[in-house]
Amino acid sequence: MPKKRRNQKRNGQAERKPSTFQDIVKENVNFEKYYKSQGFIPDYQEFMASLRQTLPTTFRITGSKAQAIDIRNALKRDFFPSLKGIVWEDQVVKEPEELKWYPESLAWSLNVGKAVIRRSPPFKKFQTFLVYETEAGSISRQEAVSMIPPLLLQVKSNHVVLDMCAAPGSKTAQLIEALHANGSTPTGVVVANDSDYKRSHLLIHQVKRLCSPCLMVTNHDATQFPNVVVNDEILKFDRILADVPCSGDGTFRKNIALWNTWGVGHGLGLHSLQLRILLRGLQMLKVGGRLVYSTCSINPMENEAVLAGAIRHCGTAVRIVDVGSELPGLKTCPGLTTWKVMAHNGEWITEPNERCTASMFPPSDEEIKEFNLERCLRIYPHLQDTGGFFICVIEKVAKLDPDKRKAEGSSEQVPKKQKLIERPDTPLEQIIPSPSEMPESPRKPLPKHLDTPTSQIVDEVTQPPMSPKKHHHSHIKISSYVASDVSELRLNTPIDQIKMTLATPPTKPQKRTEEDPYMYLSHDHLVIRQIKNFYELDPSFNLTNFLVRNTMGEPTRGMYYTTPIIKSIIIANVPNKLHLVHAGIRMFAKQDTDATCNWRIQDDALGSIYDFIKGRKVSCGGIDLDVLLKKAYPKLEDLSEEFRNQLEKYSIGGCVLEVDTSDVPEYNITVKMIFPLWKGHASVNMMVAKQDKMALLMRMNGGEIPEIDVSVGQRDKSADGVASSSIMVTEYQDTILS
Ligand SMILES: C[S@@+](CC[C@H](N)C(=O)[O-])C[C@H]1O[C@@H](n2cnc3c(N)ncnc32)[C@H](O)[C@@H]1O
Repeated sequence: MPKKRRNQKRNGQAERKPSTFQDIVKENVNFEKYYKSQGFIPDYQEFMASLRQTLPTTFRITGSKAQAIDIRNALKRDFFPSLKGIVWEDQVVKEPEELKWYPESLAWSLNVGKAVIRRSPPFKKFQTFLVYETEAGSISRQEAVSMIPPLLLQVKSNHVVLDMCAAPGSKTAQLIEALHANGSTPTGVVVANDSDYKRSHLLIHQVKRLCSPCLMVTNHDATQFPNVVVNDEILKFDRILADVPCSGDGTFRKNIALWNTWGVGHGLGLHSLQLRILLRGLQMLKVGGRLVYSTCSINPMENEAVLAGAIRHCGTAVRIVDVGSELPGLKTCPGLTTWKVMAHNGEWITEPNERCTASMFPPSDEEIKEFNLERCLRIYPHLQDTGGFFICVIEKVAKLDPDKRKAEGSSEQVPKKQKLIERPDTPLEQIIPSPSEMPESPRKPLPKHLDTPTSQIVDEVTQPPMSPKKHHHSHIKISSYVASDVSELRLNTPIDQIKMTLATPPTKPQKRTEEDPYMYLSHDHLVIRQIKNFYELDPSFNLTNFLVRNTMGEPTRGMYYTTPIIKSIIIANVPNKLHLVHAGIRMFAKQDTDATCNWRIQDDALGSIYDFIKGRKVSCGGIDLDVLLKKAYPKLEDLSEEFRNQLEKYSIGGCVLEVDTSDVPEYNITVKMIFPLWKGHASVNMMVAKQDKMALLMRMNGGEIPEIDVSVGQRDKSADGVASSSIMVTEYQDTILS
């Protein structure tokens, strides 16, 4: 077969190779033909004009609620007033706007050019603050519309949640935050899955900053997600997010290459995969549970047609929930009850053919009344200056029953063999042909941009490539990713970087790296007894949930901790059924010192064990905190007498530091903070990552970059081996200056 010529016509227009994204002409004849003739987009000209505008940058304040509110207040108090009324090149610059529908004013939109950010001092200061808080994991850049599905899932702390297509994890992060929202360690779990092994590791790095012991990451094709067994029963999920791979045609504003590549075949080709993922999700959903289906596409093939297909299979066991009033202030359009089907050749068709299945066509009049497709939410870019998006919330009201629809006389159309039954191991191939059997299925992996919302393409570009080394997932330090996060938040990711990703050839099926085993330790293990006695752990703390990740099953360098539900899942399903790539948090790390107990608590895990620690607790105020943050290894005499007296009671080793900064009201920190501290013979060291220290210092100083004392740094031998997380003063300054 002759090779396609480069400039061959495709999608109704000459395909050209632009040298930069600026060269891309924001036109696509076939896209216009498709959507204009469909006629369902209100104010069509405004819609098209909006698609050609750059997308504003949006971000969320993350983490525990009390701290998030402190950060929000710092933004409102120390930054936003100075961003009001700034004039740049004779134009008043837009100040940050709150996303009205996002709870507690914790999400914001910023629509400012990079020239303003670089050259206007108040914006530059604001941006530096965002960069440091992002490094510390307290702020997350995320597309506004992508924040909606997790909110509508209404996750509670006891929920068992599955995120079926989770990478790179922005929505998983929200699900974890919701699980932790009430402050105590949740009894529930978030299982975040992605079929792409490399992307599942990307997710781990993104979400690790949240330090949750309630996260598991798995690597499966969601259409064949295995039945997870717990206590001899198949686990059903209270909440499921199916944020499925899609054509991404709601992302034209960010993914500019789509103007050149959009074709009607993309949506048609994904329909079957999306339907199969949704059906598997509904099989695994608990009765009474909620599933949110979402795409960043506005194409009915990938949205209402998928929903209608699923309801046809499940009958009255599932229903679309009316969530119109759940996020007040969010502007949406109702889901479609009818649409036109365009075949691959660009012709409108009214009957299925060998390449377009019956499920792609709109429902019958009778089905329209039953399905309530109008309850789906459509978001178009011009409604509130966002990307395009589609969301549907489904509730499972009864077990899936193959005869239910027939019994209720609601449909004669669904062939019996196509009905989805409750037995969760029913292979979906029996119900829907697998993508490889479907005409126009993605026979080869889709180009990256087709399953990757643009925000994530940028993430991917800016993240250093993952090397699939052993131990990689569990030991990699988030700090090695700092540079990428910084560039992400500089709001001006170079266009050539984005282009690089889009030009990346489709990924080949990836090999999984063999995972280290998950070996739980006996509660009676010598090291556990030592830790228990040293930190005086409360007897109510469950000592059976510690694990190590080596074949010897012995604690050598680190000990991990999972919640009990994760332990039950791992014991019954890993490695035979479930391909687990991450679970739990690293709670203790071994030090090479002469302390009685050489195991120090990790900052990331302190929140999960703090309530149970009864010994080795010390406390200080804002003045001592300032010293601990600015100096590496401050000597005991550098600290207040009161604080020093507490420290002198203890032998060398790990301690827990409680901080209340109310002695320095200008720090404006209302939340009480806890940190791991290492007490040496003559000095102390706060065991916190340097980016976290820097973010905290900036927050305490009203966003100003504080002076750091470069004269100290004399290392105390008894604190040897703990140097990695101390402040490297010169590094700070390099970061600040760069
Ligand atoms: C739209 S993205 C998900 C974005 C993610 N929910 C977030 O908010 O960061 C779709 C994801 O689905 C994954 N994917 C594609 N096919 C899949 C399948 N059959 N099973 C599971 N995941 C799949 C892709 O690797 C991609 O990461």
